[in-house]
Amino acid sequence: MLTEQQIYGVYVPVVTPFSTAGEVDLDSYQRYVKNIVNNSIQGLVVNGTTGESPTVSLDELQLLVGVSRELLKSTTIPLVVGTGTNDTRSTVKRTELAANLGADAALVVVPYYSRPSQEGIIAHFRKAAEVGLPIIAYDIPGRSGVGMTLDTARTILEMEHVVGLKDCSGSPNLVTELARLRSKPVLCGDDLHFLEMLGCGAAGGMLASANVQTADFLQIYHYFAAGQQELAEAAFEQLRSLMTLLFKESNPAPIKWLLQEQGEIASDTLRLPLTSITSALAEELQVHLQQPDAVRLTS
Ligand SMILES: O=C(O)C1=N[C@H](C(=O)O)C[C@H](O)C1
Repeated sequence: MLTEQQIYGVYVPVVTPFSTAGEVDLDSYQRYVKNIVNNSIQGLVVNGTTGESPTVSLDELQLLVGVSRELLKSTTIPLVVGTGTNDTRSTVKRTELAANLGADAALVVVPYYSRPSQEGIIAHFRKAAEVGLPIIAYDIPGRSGVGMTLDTARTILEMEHVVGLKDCSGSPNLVTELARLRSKPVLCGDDLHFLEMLGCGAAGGMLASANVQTADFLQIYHYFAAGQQELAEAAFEQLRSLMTLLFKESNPAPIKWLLQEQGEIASDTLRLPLTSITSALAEELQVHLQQPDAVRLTS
């Protein structure tokens, strides 16, 4: 079970590889996740936004969690499972399933599409927390359509079993205030602001970009934690152009393209309504890849 003290460093939200026919490609998943966990990451996140959670069925989730648990068995890396949907009942059901399958924590997003009130958001998290599995609350207003106010975030973080927050609010305000109030730990989910958010009090990041150059993202965190700000900045700048390309079109399409290009997964297939990247972005990524040392993969 994930504790607050384990929320720091770099958590990697992995993709869900699909075959060209659109089925979960477990061979690719196992091969690629094995490479990711060969790095000393602080957490593995299955079925997050990057894992295309809105299109993953309950049966598929069960499969992915079972395989991931197996892949992590000889490590101490915590397994976090995305269980949040825009329906409280299905979120509770998925969180119970994750708990029964041995997940260490659930990642629960602010319900999207329905645009609930702050009261509704709080009630949603209360129900999810009642399952008893540690919960990382996930604020991403750009995707959910609504976000948490500071008061809401504080109320949710005070709940028993809620162990931390993933902040994709696009602003340093929440993390700065929560750090000042010595609230529970916050992971930055906004890759291009990772270093800035660490400076504002984030304990680490949950970063889709860390699917590639995992070791370099870990290095940035370690430099920062050791007070080596200049080295952290230099290392971060090295990754800026890659991160910019990875978020030029909807995550996880560019990351899937790159993982496929590097032979980590067999296909960059996404489930509709997501589609593969445009040929213009593919060209830009190709140019990027041609630079010496452009993309080192997972280790
Ligand atoms: O899957 C995730 O977790 C992440 N999702 C964010 C998004 O897609 O908007 C980005 C972040 O890097 C991690």
